[in-house]
Parts: sequence; structure tokens; C-alpha cells
Amino acid sequence: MTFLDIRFIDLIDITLVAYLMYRLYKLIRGTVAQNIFFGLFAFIAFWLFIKFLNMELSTAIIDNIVNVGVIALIVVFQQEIRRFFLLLGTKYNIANRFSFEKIFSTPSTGVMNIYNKPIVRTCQNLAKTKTGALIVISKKSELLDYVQTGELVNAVISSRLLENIFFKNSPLHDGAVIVAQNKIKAAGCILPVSQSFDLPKKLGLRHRAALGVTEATDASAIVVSEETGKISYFHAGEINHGVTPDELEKLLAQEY
Ligand SMILES: Nc1ncnc2c1ncn2[C@@H]1O[C@H](COP(=O)(O)OP(=O)(O)OP(=O)(O)O)[C@@H](O)[C@H]1O
Repeated sequence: MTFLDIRFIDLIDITLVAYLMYRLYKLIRGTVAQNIFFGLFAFIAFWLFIKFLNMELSTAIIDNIVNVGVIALIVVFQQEIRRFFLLLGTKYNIANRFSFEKIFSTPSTGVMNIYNKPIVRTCQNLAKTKTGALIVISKKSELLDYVQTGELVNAVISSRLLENIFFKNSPLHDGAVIVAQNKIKAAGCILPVSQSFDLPKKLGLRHRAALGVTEATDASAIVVSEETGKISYFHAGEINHGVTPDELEKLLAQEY
């Protein structure tokens, strides 16, 4: 029976499709797109089923819908497709891997781990005074898109400077500070806000922006809540809410 004639290449094909579906699911988990994805999955299963039963009229109608469906999908999943390619480009940046800069000097555009301490100290002090803060620490991507939305600072990382930026009367306290290439690159930056349903309702835009930037890039983000003084750490679209300074230092050490 030719139906069961499975070649080695078919197994690779199935594994590849399963992996792509899994990555896509991880990307849209907890968003509105997740429900659309499940609806689409049911639709494709139904289409294959009627094709298998050789129901010609229904198949012809659905074939026509599927033909224009690709365009509809691009429109519906516009944000997710953009995020997928952004993440792919950031994580597997071939140009970066073979660049002379990488071979001869710094392996990352983020921060050297000696800067973890001043960042943690800043968060600890800001938490004590319930001063709101949002710090993004880049990894491979320099986050230039977001740096450009704020004020360029380009200063050596220091706890006192960071605390000064987030001081309530400072003109730069609104928005996010971006740390990259061992510098405080910019302040007052605007980040993409996450649409995820996973985030507790009591957490507002500051936390959503931190989640959003870690969903779209390989950076990490730290939020100090103005309301509760709690520190949250974000990475790869996941939140660690209410971490202690020691826990924050350990989480940062895993990445930088
Ligand atoms: N897209 C964004 N990018 C960067 N910063 C943002 C963005 N949206 C909001 N913020 C920051 O978050 C602040 C508003 O925080 P909001 O009270 O909504 O958040 P929250 O998550 O409840 O945090 P908190 O617990 O500190 O109140 C703004 O004043 C601004 O500094």
C-alpha cells in the first residue's frame, strides 16, 4: 500500500513541520491569535478530511477559499509574522555570526556581567522608594529601533545615573532605559506593548511594554513597580514577578 510507504525524508519533513508549528504556537500562546490559530487548524483538518472522502463539490469550494486564504492569513497574522521573522533574524543572525567584530572582539552587544551588580543595586534602591522603572538589557540585537524613540545617553553604567534617570521629576523618567554595549544607551524609549492575556490584569502598561520587548527580541527587561515596589524580570516573553535582588542577580547571570 503506497499510503504507508514512508521514506526517511518524510520523517524529516514531518519533524520540521511539527517543530515549526510548535514555534508558531509558542509565539502566539496567550494572544488573540491563538484562537485564530486553533480555528485555522480545525478548518485545515476539515478540508483534508473532505478531500480524503473525495467530496468534490465541497472540496472545490474550500479549495477556492484556501487559494485566497494565504493573503487573508498574512493580513490576520501580520504582527505575529513580523515578530517571527524579527526573532529568527535576531536569534540566528548569520551576518553577526561570521562578522569580523565577533571573531576578534566582543561576543555580545549586551552587558558584561560586571554591570549586573549596579543594575541590581539600582532596582533594589528604586524598589525601596517605590520609584517606577523599566530597564531593557540588550543581548545580540542592539535594539536600535527602540533606542531611536528615546534620548541618546551613551554613558557608563552606574547605579547613581540610573537612579537619577528614574527620579520622578527627571525629564527622562518616563519610558524605558536601554542598556547595550556596556553603556546606558538611551532613556525615555517607547517599547512595543504585549497583547498577551497571560499577564495578570493588575499589571499595567510598564509591565506590558517589558513583556512586549522580550517577546519581540532576545533582550531581557526589568520593571520596578511604582505601585507596589515589586521587581519583575522578563525574558523571552516570560515574567518572573516579585523577585528579590538576589534572585534578580541570579537571573541576570544566566543571560549575561
Ligand atoms: N510602551 C511603553 N514603552 C515604555 N514605557 C512605557 C510604555 N507604556 C508605558 N510606559 C511607562 O509606564 C508608565 C505607566 O505605567 P503603568 O502605571 O501603566 O504601568 P504598571 O505596569 O501598572 O506599572 P506600576 O506598577 O509602576 O504602576 C508610563 O509612565 C511610562 O513611563
